[in-house]
This record gives sequence, C-alpha cells and structure tokens, in this order.
Amino acid sequence: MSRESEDPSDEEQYHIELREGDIAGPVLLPGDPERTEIIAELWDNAEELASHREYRTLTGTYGGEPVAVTSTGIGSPSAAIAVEELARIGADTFVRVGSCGAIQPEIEIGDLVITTGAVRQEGTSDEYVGEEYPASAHGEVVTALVTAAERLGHEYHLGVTCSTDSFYAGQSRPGFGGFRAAGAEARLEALREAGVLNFEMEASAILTLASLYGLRAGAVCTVYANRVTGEFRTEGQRKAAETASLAAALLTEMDRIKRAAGVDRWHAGLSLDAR
Ligand SMILES: O=P(O)(O)O[C@H]1O[C@H](CO)[C@@H](O)[C@H]1O
Ligand SMILES: O=c1cc[nH]c(=O)[nH]1
Repeated sequence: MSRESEDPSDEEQYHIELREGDIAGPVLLPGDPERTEIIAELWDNAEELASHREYRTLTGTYGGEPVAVTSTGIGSPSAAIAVEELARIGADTFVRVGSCGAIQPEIEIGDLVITTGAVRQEGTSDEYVGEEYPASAHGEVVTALVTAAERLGHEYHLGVTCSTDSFYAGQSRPGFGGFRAAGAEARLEALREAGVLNFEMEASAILTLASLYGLRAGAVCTVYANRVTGEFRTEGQRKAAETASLAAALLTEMDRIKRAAGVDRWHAGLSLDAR
C-alpha cells in the first residue's frame, strides 16, 4: 500500500468543512442529508457542525457515548470523499445508514439489511484497488449492528449487498421511455440466484476504502423497494437510524472492554453489558 503524508489533518477539509477535533466516536453515514436530523433526534444531544454541498455533519452523544453523523449524498464518488476527509480528521469507524432495494422476494419493505460484504458494481473503488479485492464489512461493526438489531427487536437480514452506480439501469429498472439496458435483467437474476440481499449505491466504496486504510466500516439499510416483487414504499428509516446509533455506542463500549482486557480484537470470550 502506498500512502502520501501530505494531508495535514489540522486544516479544514475542502468538502466536509471540518477539521481535527471536530468529531469523536463512530461516524454514521446516511446518503440523504435530511436523515442526519432523523438520526440525531434519537441522541441524548446533538449540534450541527457543518453543512456544505451534500455533506451535513452533526455531533452529539447517544447512550452517553460520543457519535457523529455526516451525510454522503447519493453515490460512491461523494461517499468516498466523505470517508477520505473524515479519516484525515481522525475518524476510524464508519456505519453507513441507508435505504435499499431488496433482491430476494421474501425480504419485506421496512426490514433491515446488515451488510457482511458488497459486490463492487460501482466505479469509485476501482480507482483505488483491483476488482479482485473484496469489499468486506469489519467484523466488529457487523457484530455491533447485529447486537443492536437484536436488542431493538428489528427484523433484519444479514448478508451480501450489491452497490451500483445507477439507481435505474444498474438496479434493473427501465430508463426513460422504457429503455432497457442490455443485460440488466440477467444481472438482477444472477445476483438473486447468488443470494445477494440488496441493492444500494455507497456501501462497497465505503467498505473498500475503510479496509484499505485499516479502518472499520459496516452498513445497515432499510428496505424501501423489492426489485423482485416490484413493491416500493419509503417506510422504516427510523429503524436503521436506531440500529446504527445503538451500534455506534456498542462499538465504543467494545473498544473500552478490549482495552481493559488488553486485546486488540473483539472475540467471543468478551461480553457486552446490556445497554
Ligand atoms: O437513502 P440513501 O442512504 O441515500 O441510500 C440509497 O438511496 C439513494 C438512491 O435513492 C442511494 O444513495 C442509495 O444508496
Ligand atoms: O431500490 C432502491 C431503494 C433505495 N436505494 C437504492 O439504491 N435502491
């Protein structure tokens, strides 16, 4: 891996308009800037720090633990900018909080999908590393998200996500005037047969960059659409917001428990208190 050390973290970052010391704790990454408020309403307290282009950042605490949220806008190019600039000011843990379209017929609108890894059907992560490199979620973030969803009693599915660059042709929707991209239906069918759970547009870039940089990332998305049954309803984004906020607090607690045990990695011999 080659890195340049030319990015002084004490400078305000160009897009997110934040600098080192502005944020603490895991950073939640919704696409939609309006979701930052829906997330922060769940916290003990919150304050808006910056709002520039699609990047809106609030910080606060949840369950007494520090947490931040920065919206990424739609798509992997802008999500990668968020990860780059947040990492430069000290963020080391990212939880994407998204909406998605299910690829399996039994997944219901309003359910959650927690991502274990993502098909890199976007171009941004290709700018960083060869296509054979996997977009894997960090085990600790997956553990925290699953623990949070279980504690909250939210219906969730755990598995592989497909991140696309196109909401329409890339997710096998017709384009304007009924246009059909060549191979789009076959791609959807191949993903369904492979057991891939959902489509969205940022997870694989976020996971790839975090993995390349030795940082932690994961994703939880609310299902708005089912690409097999044709349903579409914008229900349940609060469930992903609750799950990600609790997961952020759990990750901070897991780090404390690891430090006390003198270990670097979370493992089955460690246990979380009920929160
Ligand atoms: O709801 P968000 O987080 O924006 O996520 C999904 O919604 C957008 C498309 O409508 C894409 O960003 C996709 O990933
Ligand atoms: O179908 C959907 C719904 C939300 N976001 C997506 O990317 N796809």
